[in-house]
Amino acid sequence: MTIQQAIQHAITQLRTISPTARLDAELLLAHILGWSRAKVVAERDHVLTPEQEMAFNALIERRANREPVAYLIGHREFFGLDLFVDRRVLIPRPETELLVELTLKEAQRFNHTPLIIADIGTGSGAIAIALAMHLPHALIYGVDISPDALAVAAINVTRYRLDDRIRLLEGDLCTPLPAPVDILVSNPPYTILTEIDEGVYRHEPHLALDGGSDGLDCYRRLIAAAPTYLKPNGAILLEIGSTQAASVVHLLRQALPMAETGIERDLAGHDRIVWARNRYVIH
Ligand SMILES: C[S@@+](CC[C@H](N)C(=O)[O-])C[C@H]1O[C@@H](n2cnc3c(N)ncnc32)[C@H](O)[C@@H]1O
Repeated sequence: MTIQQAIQHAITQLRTISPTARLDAELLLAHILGWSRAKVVAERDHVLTPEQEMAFNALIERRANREPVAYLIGHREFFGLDLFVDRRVLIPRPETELLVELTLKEAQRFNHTPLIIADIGTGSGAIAIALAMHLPHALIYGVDISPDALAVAAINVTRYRLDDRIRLLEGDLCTPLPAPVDILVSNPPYTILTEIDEGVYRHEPHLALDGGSDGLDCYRRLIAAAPTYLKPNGAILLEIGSTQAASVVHLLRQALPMAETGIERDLAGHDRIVWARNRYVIH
């Protein structure tokens, strides 16, 4: 069987479960062959060995069962980084790149060293690592309640040689932080489990997704803790579900009444990030 035939066959099997059936098939075949996706696309007449065909079919079967491509190939691109992922962590989403971008902008306000940032619910370490790569003067705490997730984050932190600037801490939200920080950033669990996509529900960790009956459980506790864990001129940036902006801004205004607050939209035009910037100044 040629690459072209194998891809065509896979598309037929994946069409009903994936809007990106061709891309999925190309990525899975690239993984099997140890090639780039570009090479797979270019060498359509290359003939697969029976072993390669079998391995490819096995992956297509798992993908047809809605297993995410990133788990099947063991990595995912995020903010220009190549991150190791497996079932222990949420797969980093493109929307979360906006949270990184806005946090990098916010970081420009600070000119002391080290700039201290906490990524609450770090998962694969995606946000913490992206920030550390662009902020050489920052010390970043990556907190997660899941030891399994922290084991994945540790692999990625080491892969990018950031062990000296990212400290991974196990515990509930801000409680493991040793002192208040300049910037709190978080993409907490914010979905209502009964409302999510079947593939996500079946394969990604519920601890990373479950925001309680209205999706806001983590925001309530995290924002209530912000006055304690944020420095007087610090900022908090949070990823949200597209319908949650007003509720989360309300929580921020209650907890940080002097703070400036704002809502930012993603490329699809959905509310995606809310932020608050403390305006207290110590004299
Ligand atoms: C939506 S995922 C975000 C993962 C990663 N930051 C990203 O953006 O791809 C939420 C993460 O929060 C962690 N988490 C859930 N409840 C937590 C809690 N109470 N304290 C700390 N981390 C928590 C989960 O284990 C999961 O890794």
